[in-house]
Amino acid sequence: MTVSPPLPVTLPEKRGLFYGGDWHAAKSGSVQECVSPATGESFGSVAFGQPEDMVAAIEAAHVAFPAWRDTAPLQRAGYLKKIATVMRAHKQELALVDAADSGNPVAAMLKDIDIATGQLDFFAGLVTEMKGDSIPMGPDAVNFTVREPLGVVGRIVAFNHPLMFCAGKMAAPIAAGNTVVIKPAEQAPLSVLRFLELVGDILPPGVLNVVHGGPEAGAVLAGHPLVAKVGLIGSVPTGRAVMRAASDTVKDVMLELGGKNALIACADADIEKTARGIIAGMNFAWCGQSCGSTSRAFLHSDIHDAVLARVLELVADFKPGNPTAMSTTMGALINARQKARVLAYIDTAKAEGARLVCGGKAPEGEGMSNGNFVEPTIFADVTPTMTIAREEIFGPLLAVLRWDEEADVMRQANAVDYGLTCSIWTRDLSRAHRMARQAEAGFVWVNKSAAHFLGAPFGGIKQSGIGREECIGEMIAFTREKNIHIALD
Ligand SMILES: NC(=O)c1ccc[n+]([C@@H]2O[C@H](COP(=O)([O-])OP(=O)(O)OC[C@H]3O[C@@H](n4cnc5c(N)ncnc54)[C@H](O)[C@@H]3O)[C@@H](O)[C@H]2O)c1
Repeated sequence: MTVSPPLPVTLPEKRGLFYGGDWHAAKSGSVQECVSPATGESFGSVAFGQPEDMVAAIEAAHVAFPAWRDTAPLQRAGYLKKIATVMRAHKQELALVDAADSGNPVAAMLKDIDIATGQLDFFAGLVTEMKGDSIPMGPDAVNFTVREPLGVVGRIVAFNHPLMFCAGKMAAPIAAGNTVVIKPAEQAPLSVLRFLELVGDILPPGVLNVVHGGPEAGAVLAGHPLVAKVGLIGSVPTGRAVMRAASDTVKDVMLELGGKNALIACADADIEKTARGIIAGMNFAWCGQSCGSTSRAFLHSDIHDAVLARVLELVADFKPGNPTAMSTTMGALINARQKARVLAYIDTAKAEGARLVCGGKAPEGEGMSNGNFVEPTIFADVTPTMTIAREEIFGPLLAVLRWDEEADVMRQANAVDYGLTCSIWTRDLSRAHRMARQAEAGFVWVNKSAAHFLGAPFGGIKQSGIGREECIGEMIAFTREKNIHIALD
């Protein structure tokens, strides 16, 4: 394959916190340096919000709320569509900043822009679906419900899709008439800043506010009395912390948390399609850093060797490289800590007796030494009690397990506290339905993996979260129902 050169990146000039329609330095003067996960080069520093900055942003969102709530729904939709249009016009530029700062390949980040703009348009199209009901009361009264926005909504997001999570997750609450404060992930803030340079003045001041910062700033957002609801995309421990902080003011939460997802291939599954599904399900392009990654592949004994052999051929397409080159198929992990964590899991897997069949180390060669690169790694002969079969690694590490009895594999697949996704491969329709029903997961694919479908509810059960996103339910979840009873004379 021809390797293309890295493309030039337009970094944002504005490096502040964005709230109340304006840019601000952190009140304490706090800044954070941004470093390329792939090359180690510095991209300069950005303002790093502290609790007092978060409070100022929440107050700005609170001030802006009444006017935004009273803006006609179709007018609100118009603003969101305009943001999507500007994003599309700057698609490659935005994807390149995202790639440089997050380490994910630019080809994948281009798709992230498509997903985010799709979500903006989708929720813009749903504004008139914020409907109530009427309840029959006989001739002497009219009784009906209306749906109202909640007020200020906080959204705290993870680092793996920095811009997609910022632009996509503001759409539903803003469409519903809420004002929003976003706390992006501290690891990769630059694409969001460039996005705000481009679209920050489209919405009225205070409707969209973004405070870059760490867990302390996030904790303020979760606990503040002026925030009506908080959504988190993050890990299970952070989900627990956000729920605890939200409980002080009895606020609702929406939690999209981690996963240790199972892919189950039955004896009758198509070998080629299953192997491709396993590769797609691992999201190797962004180093497996995806909540939905099917990082446990349960292969039936009858097809185990054939599927694994094909997976090992296909995985060769993923070679770590500079994320800003269009030909790069796999990027770098977000930081050195995450790289060390993945390498430690590889050591643990070896020590516990798993058989390394691919990768297993940081790659060597030109351009590799300063980046957080790890080869796509696959272990076979993994058993359900091994650490890599139980813990979310959030890295390019696939555990392959063997099975014979359907009841056993379902029990093993369900034997984790997570319950986000599950992918089942079979040509038997009855078996597919049976296994899909038994899977303890909020999102189940049959003969498919990895894909999300706008309109189809995505979210977890068990400790993978609360709430459903990417569907009308996400917007409705940012509204509340009010009943009005009118007695007629
Ligand atoms: N279910 C999903 O849709 C989804 C999508 C992407 C990532 N994730 C999950 O996210 C995790 C990886 O991301 P991460 O390592 O950045 O997660 P993380 O939980 O460490 O951080 C996520 C966000 O929460 C903030 N945060 C951390 N502690 C906080 C606290 N006490 N109060 C408020 N905010 C706090 C962080 O600053 C960050 O913005 C994985 O577990 C992954 O599965 C889930």
